[in-house]
Amino acid sequence: MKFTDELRQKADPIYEAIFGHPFVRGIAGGSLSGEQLAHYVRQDFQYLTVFCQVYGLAISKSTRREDIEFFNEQIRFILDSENHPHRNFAAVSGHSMKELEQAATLTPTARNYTRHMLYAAHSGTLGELLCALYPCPLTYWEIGLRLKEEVRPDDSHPFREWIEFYADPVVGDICREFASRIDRLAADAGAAERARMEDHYLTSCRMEYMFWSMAYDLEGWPV
Ligand SMILES: Cc1ncc(CN)c(N)n1
Repeated sequence: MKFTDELRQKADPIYEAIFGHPFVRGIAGGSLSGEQLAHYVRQDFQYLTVFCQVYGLAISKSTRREDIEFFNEQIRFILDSENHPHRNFAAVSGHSMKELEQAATLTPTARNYTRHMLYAAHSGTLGELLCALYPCPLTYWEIGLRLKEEVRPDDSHPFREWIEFYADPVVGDICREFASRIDRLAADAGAAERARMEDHYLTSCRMEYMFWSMAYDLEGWPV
């Protein structure tokens, strides 16, 4: 079995919890409050900024031109395309993107998740770094596919754009590009490095679940 298939299998209970998370159910049912949507976009805008920074670190660890090109394209994808789902949530929330893009204090969970990715990137190999990033596209691709199948959103669905964005085959292609790189790097890695790759991957899956909770519960700092 491929390394990435093993990872997906081990993380299956976390994926199932994500699919049943009240925020994800709220996307399906169109039942999220403006506050929850705005809180998500404020935090996610900053999360994706850090994601671009980590791609920069991935480039600095890459020796193959194809890898440098892929990471470079992914930075452009975040900057040029991934603002569409944010705009969808912002419009439904009644806030402008200008407002939601203002620097805001990272919540405990957003801080924890972004620091986890930065730690994996600074301390680890390219394989470790990619395993910390991979749940980001993969969980959203699977959420997109499931919601598209379940909801079959039409023009009247408030989150049609969000669901169709993440169910698009382009996102599936990105996931396959990640998987082929991770499998190649895992094949060359020793047991200790593979264990760190798995740990980073599972931690990011758990952080994905917690990011949805952060938005749903309007998480902030207690003091
Ligand atoms: C927290 C999080 N995870 C994943 C995605 C999808 N790239 C996102 N926008 N934000």
